[in-house]
Amino acid sequence: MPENRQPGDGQPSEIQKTYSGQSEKHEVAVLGGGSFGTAMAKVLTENGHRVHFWMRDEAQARELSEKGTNSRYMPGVTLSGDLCPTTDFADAVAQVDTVFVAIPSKAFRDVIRSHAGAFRPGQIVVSLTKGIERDGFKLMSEILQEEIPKTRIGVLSGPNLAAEIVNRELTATVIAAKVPEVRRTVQALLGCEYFRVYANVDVYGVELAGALKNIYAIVSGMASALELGENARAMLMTRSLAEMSRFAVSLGANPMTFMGLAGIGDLVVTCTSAKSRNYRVGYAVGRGDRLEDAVAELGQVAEGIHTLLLVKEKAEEVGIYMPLVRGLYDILYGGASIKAVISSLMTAVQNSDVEFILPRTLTGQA
Ligand SMILES: NC(=O)C1=CN([C@@H]2O[C@H](COP(=O)(O)OP(=O)(O)OC[C@H]3O[C@@H](n4cnc5c(N)ncnc54)[C@H](OP(=O)(O)O)[C@@H]3O)[C@@H](O)[C@H]2O)C=CC1
Ligand SMILES: O=C(CO)COP(=O)(O)O
Repeated sequence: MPENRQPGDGQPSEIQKTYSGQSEKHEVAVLGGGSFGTAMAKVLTENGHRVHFWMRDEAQARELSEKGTNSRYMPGVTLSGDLCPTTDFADAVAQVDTVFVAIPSKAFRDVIRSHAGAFRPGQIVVSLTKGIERDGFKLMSEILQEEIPKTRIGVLSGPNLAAEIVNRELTATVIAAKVPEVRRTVQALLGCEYFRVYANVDVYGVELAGALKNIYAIVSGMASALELGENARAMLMTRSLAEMSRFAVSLGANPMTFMGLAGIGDLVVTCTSAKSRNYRVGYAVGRGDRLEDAVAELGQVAEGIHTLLLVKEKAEEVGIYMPLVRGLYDILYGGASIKAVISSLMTAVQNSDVEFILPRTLTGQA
């Protein structure tokens, strides 16, 4: 059987049998009342499902119940359909077969651990979070595996700007899970005329790609602020892809994942769009703002700032060459000037282009 096929693939699930534009109604939960939780709750209610939408803020839950709006994170957007906003975690999770988690990585384990007893064995739990935990360099699916091991775990990642999804702009994403039923269920729950869900079995690669691209979105935002030009943008994005896949493959990811939506797809959208919060932080720093001010002005999570620290440490530990990560780290945390970092990157040893085909250095000593 080819590597990407799993036993049971090709068999329609119970949900999928009824899905052709409109699936049967299901009860699902979305955890986290920020931009992405709101976007996913909107897709799910529009697909006809009852959505138990958990957030910690009473006032926000009340506003969603009364007006269908989340003015703090998604101004101008109204949710309708069968939406049940709540601050009662156990109540939200008890009634559903599938749970989507959109909690920033810094709070992810605490939230899941403190409510671990609310989950049922066999429940499907899908992380939407694109970050890494500091202790042990853990991805969110690994945290789920540790905290609620009896659930069936998946990861959703791809070029998915929440601000576009809420306007029903055409979007595709990737569900990665080892268990075929998890992939099929998520495809059936979320898939609709404006949202396509592709499947992958490389959970680690899909998840790591989503976290890593945030770093390069910051770099790209900085390059835009400095008006480095279109050639520079192409160079940065291509070398970012080389760097992130080199790192991920050394940790066990499948290199082909980086050719897909969760890899190049997400890298392109976040490196080119001012709708990306990571890009916006990079842009602000590039025009001269302090990092702290850029983050404060954003008022939302920009995961790449923390991911950068962890990836720089990990790359040094495992001996992976990551000049863009190193350069951004020096700028954001080491006080280096952007000009000096660019100069050192441009005058470094000239390596081979696609290192999976040729060794990294072509100068004879590789
Ligand atoms: N926005 C996007 O376009 C996309 C985001 N993602 C990923 O989704 C994840 C969530 O991001 P996003 O929704 O955009 O972030 P936002 O900054 O928009 O919102 C963060 C949300 O998390 C909540 N939160 C933070 N800490 C806790 C906690 N300890 N307990 C409960 N809730 C908490 C916040 O609640 P409160 O307001 O009460 O602080 C808020 O509702 C990130 O990893 C991001 O990378 C993935 C794809 C697209
Ligand atoms: O992951 C995203 C789009 O796919 C959102 O990126 P930001 O977190 O930078 O807004």
